[in-house]
Amino acid sequence: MSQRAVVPRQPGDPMSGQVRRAAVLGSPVAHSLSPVLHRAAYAELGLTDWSYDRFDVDETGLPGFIESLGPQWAGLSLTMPLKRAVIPLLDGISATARSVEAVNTVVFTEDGERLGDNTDIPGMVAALHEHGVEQVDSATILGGGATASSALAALAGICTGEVVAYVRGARRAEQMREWGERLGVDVRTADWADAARGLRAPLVVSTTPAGVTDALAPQVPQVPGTLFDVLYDPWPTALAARWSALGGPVVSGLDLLVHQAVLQVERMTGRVRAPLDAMRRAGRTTLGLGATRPKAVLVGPMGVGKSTVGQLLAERLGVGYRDTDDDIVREQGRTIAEIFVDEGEPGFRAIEKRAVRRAVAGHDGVLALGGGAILDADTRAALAGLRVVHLSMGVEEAVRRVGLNAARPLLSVNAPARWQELMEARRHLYAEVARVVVATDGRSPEEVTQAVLDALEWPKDALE
Ligand SMILES: Nc1ncnc2c1ncn2[C@@H]1O[C@H](COP(=O)(O)OP(=O)(O)O)[C@@H](O)[C@H]1O
Ligand SMILES: O=C(O)C1=C[C@@H](OP(=O)(O)O)[C@@H](O)[C@H](O)C1
Ligand SMILES: [Mg+2]
Repeated sequence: MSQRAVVPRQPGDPMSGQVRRAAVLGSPVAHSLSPVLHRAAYAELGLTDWSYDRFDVDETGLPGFIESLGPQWAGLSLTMPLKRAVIPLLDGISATARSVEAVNTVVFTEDGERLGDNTDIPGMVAALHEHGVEQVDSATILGGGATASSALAALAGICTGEVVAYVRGARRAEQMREWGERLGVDVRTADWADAARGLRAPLVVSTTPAGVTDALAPQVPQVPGTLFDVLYDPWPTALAARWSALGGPVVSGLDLLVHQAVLQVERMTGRVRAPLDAMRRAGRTTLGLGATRPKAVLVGPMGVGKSTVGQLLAERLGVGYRDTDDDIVREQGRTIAEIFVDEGEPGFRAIEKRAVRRAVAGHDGVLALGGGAILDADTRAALAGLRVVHLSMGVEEAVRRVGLNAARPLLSVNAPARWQELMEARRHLYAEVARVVVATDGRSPEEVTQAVLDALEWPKDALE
């Protein structure tokens, strides 16, 4: 069998216009969320003649099942126990799938060839990127099964230093070291009994079955790095709940599931971009979870009261409060002023952009941004569709509130003139992202909070 790149089908190919089929195969498969995610994508993309089903098929039934598929079939998603069993039945396999000997995606080409690919690995990488994790200097993997080997493959492109895998038993440890060697990742194995120690890494990937990490929850460090917990039902796990409570970013198994499904839809349908948000919404609804998007986002100039009003608003709504400036200070272990001195404004903006992306993807309460966050075009794009409130004020009010303030380095010299200048440069950007403007001049923080509540329309389900 040849090693092949999986080239997505072209939308204008001779098959289009006919009913196209795809399905997830596995055993058991009843729990699979793939039908929900793929169907949500078809609906959003207007692929009305596409259908996506699930079939309970095990290793013995797989060859016969695949042989029986007609030319209307575009692709298959594979789950346990088929990811390896399918390999001998394929005409070609991608390098990624080959590297972990696991195929989760089969694409049928126009001439009937079956090509195997793996979207679990790039899906993990994409889910981590979405939460601002692009590179770490060390990482922990909890567990040593098949998901752990995928995690290792994903870490090959993200982790510049050592990966420590906490596993039970010598056999698993040996396997993980072998995978490490094969994937070119520096892996050390350690006994599961010491797993709490691994929680201090900047990135912790938990790949164990439900319940296994519960006992570790009380041992999450005070300043946690990022947790990637591959579980999603029930969600959150005890470990993920504790992690979030301490302010650490958490990437969930649903994030992974959605990202790997996005890549599958793109490969199977030939569409350039699958609708991530619609797919995630469908998945969350099926799992009985609300949307993890901020209920409201506050933008506006320095000193207008984003942080003050944000906290009050969160209290009124009974939801959590998050401030990207606080996230940055905690993550960096430096004040905003120190970051400006050390790295200049561009350095701060790069850090800020990641912080906003993480908070928008992972926080479902009220979010306050720093005044300059909207300078970044990607950040503005990430705010699309959210309830963004622009708090405004005039320069006299601004001078009263911030004056000369060491915590705001951009106002350290001639604050009123600087404030005015920044406002001129940014006014149109606040207007671009905001759904409503609330003037704060001469209003107390409580009055501003009430005005925000009045200005926003809250659908019935907004606070569920
Ligand atoms: N409506 C208001 N009226 C008077 N002072 C306010 C009001 N809102 C905030 N402040 C004060 O102004 C300063 C800046 O508020 P802050 O919430 O930090 O603004 P931002 O986060 O927008 O920079 C703080 O000292 C705060 O107590
Ligand atoms: O407007 C800006 O460029 C900045 C605003 C600050 O946040 P606040 O708006 O909360 O003061 C902080 O992020 C940094 O000092 C830069
Ligand atoms: Mg603030």
